[in-house]
Amino acid sequence: MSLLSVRNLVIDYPRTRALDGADLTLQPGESLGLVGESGSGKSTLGSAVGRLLPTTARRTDGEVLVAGEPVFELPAARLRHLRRKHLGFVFQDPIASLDPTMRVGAQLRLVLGRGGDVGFHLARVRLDDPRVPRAYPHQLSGGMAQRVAIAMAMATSPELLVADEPTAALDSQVREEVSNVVFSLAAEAGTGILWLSHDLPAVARRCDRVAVMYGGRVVESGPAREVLGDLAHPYTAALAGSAPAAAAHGVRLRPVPGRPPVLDGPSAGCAFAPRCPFAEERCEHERPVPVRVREQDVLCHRAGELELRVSQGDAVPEGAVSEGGVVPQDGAVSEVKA
Ligand SMILES: Nc1ncnc2c1ncn2[C@@H]1O[C@H](COP(=O)(O)OP(=O)(O)OP(=O)(O)O)[C@@H](O)[C@H]1O
Repeated sequence: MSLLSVRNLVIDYPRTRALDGADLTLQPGESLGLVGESGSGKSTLGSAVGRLLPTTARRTDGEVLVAGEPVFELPAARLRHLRRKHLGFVFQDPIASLDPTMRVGAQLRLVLGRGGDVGFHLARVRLDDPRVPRAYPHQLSGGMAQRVAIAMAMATSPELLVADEPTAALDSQVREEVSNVVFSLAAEAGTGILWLSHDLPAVARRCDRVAVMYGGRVVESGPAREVLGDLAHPYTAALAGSAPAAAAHGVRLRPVPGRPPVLDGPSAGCAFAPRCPFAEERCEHERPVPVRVREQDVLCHRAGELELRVSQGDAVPEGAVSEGGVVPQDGAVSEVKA
């Protein structure tokens, strides 16, 4: 049985459709990186896993199963039990996720219960300084506060940790250390990770599998090595071309041309079609269904037909980016052969 199964999930906020039929599975102990541009629906999906959506959000269709339990159907007591026993959450802003009025040790003790060893759990996230348990959250650096939040989320050895860009607000050195802590604790405890991020190469380096979101749907998922190594979806290729690792020294990063969609209802066709250099007429009108390409599940009418590549030579020289930051559609992505 999958640890997490998201099926055709549709979530609406007033005037905005955040998820437009998202599908995702995660197996026990597996790490899955969920990547996409801002607004693609990552946080909404991550919050939906624990039914932690804002009160203005409405589930219009679909379901979320955690360890086989239908999260949106559960009565309040069962939902609380599921969250406590099976799920852990870490968010981007650690200070906001800790109680500013309580010392760190006291907060951790609340999670651990009587007899819990605060020092042990802080040492596991490499916070050995004896002053830490007596500190208030605002007295800690961002990296230290995030380690405390991780210690709290991992204290019960959850089956699934949802990490919503936990390193985005940290500087690069600390980012690596905090990521190391999460992945090594999760490996020790056999915890599955759903890691939400903008950073495709970083996710591909750390996670077993990658899922790429666009316009509220997962447009490609598969083993990390394959998704980046054997490009199958034009959006994944565009995202890979816009990533820091793809840019040579002194060359400006190429943004994905055009703007991501803001949906107010179901997308009529492929949401990426207006930005896709390979779009055909049917892409505008027919919603793609998942097809298997090698080891990936891909939502693209032309999946399997395109062979895509991204090369450093395609990056845009300084000054070639237009005023709006949008590059004309000559594409960082190119087709090797049709
Ligand atoms: N509380 C809310 N009320 C109304 N609309 C919202 C709310 N939260 C998110 N949205 C909208 O839903 C869509 C998906 O947003 P979401 O935050 O899930 O995407 P994201 O990929 O996590 O973006 P980011 O990386 O910027 O956090 C966006 O269009 C966003 O503006």
